[in-house]
Amino acid sequence: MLLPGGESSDLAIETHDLTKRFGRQTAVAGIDLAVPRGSVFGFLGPNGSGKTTSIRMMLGLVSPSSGSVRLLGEEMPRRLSEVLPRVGALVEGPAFSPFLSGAANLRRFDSADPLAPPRTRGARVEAALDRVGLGHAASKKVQAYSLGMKQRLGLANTLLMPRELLVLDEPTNGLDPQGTREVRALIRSLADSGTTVFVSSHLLAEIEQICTHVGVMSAGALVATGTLDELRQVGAARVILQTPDAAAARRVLVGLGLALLEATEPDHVVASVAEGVGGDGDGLRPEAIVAALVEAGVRVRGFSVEQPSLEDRFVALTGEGFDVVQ
Ligand SMILES: Nc1ncnc2c1ncn2[C@@H]1O[C@H](COP(=O)(O)OP(=O)(O)OP(=O)(O)O)[C@@H](O)[C@H]1O
Repeated sequence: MLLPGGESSDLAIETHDLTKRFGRQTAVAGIDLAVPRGSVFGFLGPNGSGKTTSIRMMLGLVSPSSGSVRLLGEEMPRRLSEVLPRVGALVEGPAFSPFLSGAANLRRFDSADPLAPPRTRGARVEAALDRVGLGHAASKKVQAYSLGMKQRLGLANTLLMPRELLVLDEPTNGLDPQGTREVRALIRSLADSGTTVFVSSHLLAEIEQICTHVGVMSAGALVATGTLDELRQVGAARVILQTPDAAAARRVLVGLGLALLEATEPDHVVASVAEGVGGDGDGLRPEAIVAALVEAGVRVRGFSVEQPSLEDRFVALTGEGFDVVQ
């Protein structure tokens, strides 16, 4: 479906050249994001790479220095009041009153929503608390909540009403492993019910486990974006060959266009190939490499192809390691 502006409405979030400068610092440098409806989109990047600033611009919490945002097909911030009721957002934790219980806090937020029917408020609050595993702490004052419980209360707040899009900034921050697993399961179940989820994280493992799509931020720029599978396929695979004829093997591999890498064993030859090894596409197939070696009289004792891991890929893109343990 095409909107009047000619934009496709199958994107839940769309940004063009979105930029934010703070004084002389560029926090977000012209990002073009396309978040398909129905996706779980992981917005991955090290701390300080510009994720929160991007999210704040998307939600109209801070104005861009330049560029544009469309949320659920609507131009932001011009259509803010129409769009925001369809979006649940968890950004830097909502301002809960510490002296009220979790349930009372949610009732307050719910009563501020003009679309939320007052008659069903109690049931709505109870269901949202149950969904994030806080049913037992509903009547406890928020000042007695742990950081993880406050984070879950923030999530419950986004779930009070059905939403087409959820925007979650580091939703597992402060959660213990059990809480983290529960939030992941919750995100999956929301996605199964058709909600688009945009979730930021600095944890690769988190994104890998729950997301269908990913955008990688580094120093304010969007350095890669696509489905998880697309990102996995990009990058140089390594061919590892064991042979007593290393010199001849090197000549064959170079002749096939592979780049030689340092090998740790004397009878090993290691080379990288930009794309296509191991795939069924037009790229160089492993059997073609082995055939060329054999034809040249190289005795092949061992042969393997290693695809780069997603972690290798992200480290190459951002120049930083990610915390992959969770
Ligand atoms: N209000 C502000 N004034 C000045 N600089 C800011 C402001 N907000 C963010 N920045 C800077 O912009 C850069 C990007 O910050 P941002 O919070 O968007 O990154 P992030 O990827 O969300 O990281 P984190 O996970 O640590 O919040 C940082 O260098 C930060 O110091």
